[in-house]
Amino acid sequence: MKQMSHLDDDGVPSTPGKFKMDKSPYFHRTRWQWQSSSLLPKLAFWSLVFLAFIFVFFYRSPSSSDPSRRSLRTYSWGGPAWEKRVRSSARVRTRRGVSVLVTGAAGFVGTHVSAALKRRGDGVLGLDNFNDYYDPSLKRARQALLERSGVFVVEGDINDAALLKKLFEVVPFTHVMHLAAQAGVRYAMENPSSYVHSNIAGFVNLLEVCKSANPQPAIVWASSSSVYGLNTKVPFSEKDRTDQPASLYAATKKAGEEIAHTYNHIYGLSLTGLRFFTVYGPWGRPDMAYFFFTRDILKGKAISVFEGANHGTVARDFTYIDDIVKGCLGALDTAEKSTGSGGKKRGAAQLRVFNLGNTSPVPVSDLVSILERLLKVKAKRNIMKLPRNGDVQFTHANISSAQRELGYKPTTDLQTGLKKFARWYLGYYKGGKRAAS
Ligand SMILES: O=C(O)[C@H]1O[C@H](OP(=O)(O)OP(=O)(O)OC[C@H]2O[C@@H](n3ccc(=O)[nH]c3=O)[C@H](O)[C@@H]2O)[C@H](O)[C@@H](O)[C@@H]1O
Repeated sequence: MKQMSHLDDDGVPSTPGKFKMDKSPYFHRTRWQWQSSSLLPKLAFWSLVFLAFIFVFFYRSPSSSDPSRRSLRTYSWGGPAWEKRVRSSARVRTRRGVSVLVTGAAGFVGTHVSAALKRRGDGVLGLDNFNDYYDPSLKRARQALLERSGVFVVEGDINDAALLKKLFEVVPFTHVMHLAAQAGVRYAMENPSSYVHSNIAGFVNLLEVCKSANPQPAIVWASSSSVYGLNTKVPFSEKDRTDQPASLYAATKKAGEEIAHTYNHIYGLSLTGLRFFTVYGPWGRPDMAYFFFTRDILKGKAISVFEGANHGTVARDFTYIDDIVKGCLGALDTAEKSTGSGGKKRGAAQLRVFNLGNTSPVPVSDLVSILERLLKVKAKRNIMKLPRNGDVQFTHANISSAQRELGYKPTTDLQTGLKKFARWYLGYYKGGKRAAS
């Protein structure tokens, strides 16, 4: 298994793509009987006002308050040239290689995993809806990086059953690496339905298509350390209770684990859930603290550093992206085949869940001190009591199960990993040419 660290320093130009929008399905033409021709200008005027209203309402309103807006977007796919690209991207180039559909391929983890798979000769096809939860130009830049290494990222949504079916018709994927999700713990209070839409409805839609595929793929997917919720027993082991989620995000990931059980039980799908612990690194997510702390420290803007009751430490088991990639590849490589075919179970199938963490929690205040040293700028810290926003005070992974079964062994400490992140960040946003939003 090769290490994936080649994305670290790549300063890739942003290539904003074009969203292809079909005509709004909400607009139906109606036939009118004209009483008099003088009505025409009035009607034209009010039609324009109506259309402007529709446009402003559906396309300009912030997505944070209207998750359905995202599903209004339609994507163009299909046709011989498109199918050729799909086939070529998914073509296996080594004797023992696998063909993997990676959902969320333009996301942080998705990009790194896709590049690593491609590098070792596996067939990889990406899928991503390029939504605007965070700056889509960063997703486009990641896409450009993948395209250069031969990975085609299809633009589409995991809720689009017709698209997923088409993909399985064109390529008999052996594996699905399912990383598409609505991420972020705190945002769930702002936009709860986007979590249900992606993490529950989207996951079920994907599983429905996978269970009917022939052959059925083995599925590895991203759960989250947040499922441990209010659990206080540390380090967190897969055997610990996960029935007290502290955020809706955590609840949807936990629901995903239960849904995985169902599809494994009924249809014989091979399913492996990976509980990621606060993954960070180059090409990371701007909604995560280490990323926006970096941006704000460089701008001289104050940052809010949370602490627990009675000045209690808030800490995370921060895990570096290259370690996570190795865990993902280990999970794919050890995944057994699904046992069903054409929607029918033929025998018991593998069902697994693993912690992928770093096993050494670091206080958030230490994270800030490391960033100060790396950026050579003093942070303006606002120490705040941990808000009641879904955040838990502490995470710490027990990884013995992943170690034993996946050969997972993280090797990057926070200082080393943040150094790589800072180098990438400064290169990517150099001279303020790109706005770090
Ligand atoms: O491990 C996980 O399961 C989760 O890790 C992260 O969630 P989180 O650990 O909350 O990561 P951040 O949002 O980057 O927060 C890191 C730490 O900084 C703290 N924080 C965050 C924001 C802020 O303004 N100030 C602050 O002190 C948080 O309380 C937390 O302790 C990801 O955002 C989730 O998608 C992922 O599932």
